[in-house]
Amino acid sequence: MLKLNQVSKEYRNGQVQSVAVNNVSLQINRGELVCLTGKSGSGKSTLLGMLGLINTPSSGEILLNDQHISKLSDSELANIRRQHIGIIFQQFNLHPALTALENVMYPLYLLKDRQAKAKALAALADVGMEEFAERKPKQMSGGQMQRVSIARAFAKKPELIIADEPTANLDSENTAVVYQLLQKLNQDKGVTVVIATHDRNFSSSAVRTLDMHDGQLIQ
Ligand SMILES: Nc1ncnc2c1ncn2[C@@H]1O[C@H](COP(=O)(O)OP(=O)(O)OP(=O)(O)O)[C@@H](O)[C@H]1O
Repeated sequence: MLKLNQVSKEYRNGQVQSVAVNNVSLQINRGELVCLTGKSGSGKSTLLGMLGLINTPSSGEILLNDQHISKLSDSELANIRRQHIGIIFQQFNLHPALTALENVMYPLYLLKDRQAKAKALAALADVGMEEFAERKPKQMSGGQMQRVSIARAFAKKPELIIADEPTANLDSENTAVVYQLLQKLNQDKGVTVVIATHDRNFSSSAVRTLDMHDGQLIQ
């Protein structure tokens, strides 16, 4: 589904140039559950951003379903992200003024989906949060917010979910719940899931672990 050929990403701050991802080649197959591990600063978020078509590489090529993404315009890329990619953030990134239900409906609303409400309610039920539909983020715990953000990422039935340190702000109990939910989405619904995590407990039970060091994958 996703193929990276010799992909690098460099950042330049004034005169200083740093290589965050260095010549990575990688294939992610449909239905895989992939864990990206590595020390802070090793390049996980940058690589994840490129897999989610948020960052563009400085060099190399990325193919999504055999399509070269460098040939697509920004609006075509945005359309692909909107329809096919769900993103889960470390800080949840729920809109504070919207209820849980409205937050989950929002991506469906952008897709002009007429069944946005029914689909959002179903997604909230999938993560055990239907009773919290009318709550705003500040009325929920971190674990509850992350469950809502998983529902938001999943409600549109994306092909790919990427999660950047989704449990970094959670205790061990909620960490386990979040991992179970992501595994369930992968196993029961066939969504391809790529997670950046420091948590080696989860990485060992995942189907495939990729270790990063200094911008490169350690084989
Ligand atoms: N926007 C940016 N501008 C300049 N340098 C950046 C930028 N984003 C990341 N970097 C640098 O790229 C390298 C990789 O960063 P990245 O965030 O991808 O690592 P990470 O493994 O996800 O780290 P963490 O686990 O701490 O989130 C780091 O050296 C970082 O300082």
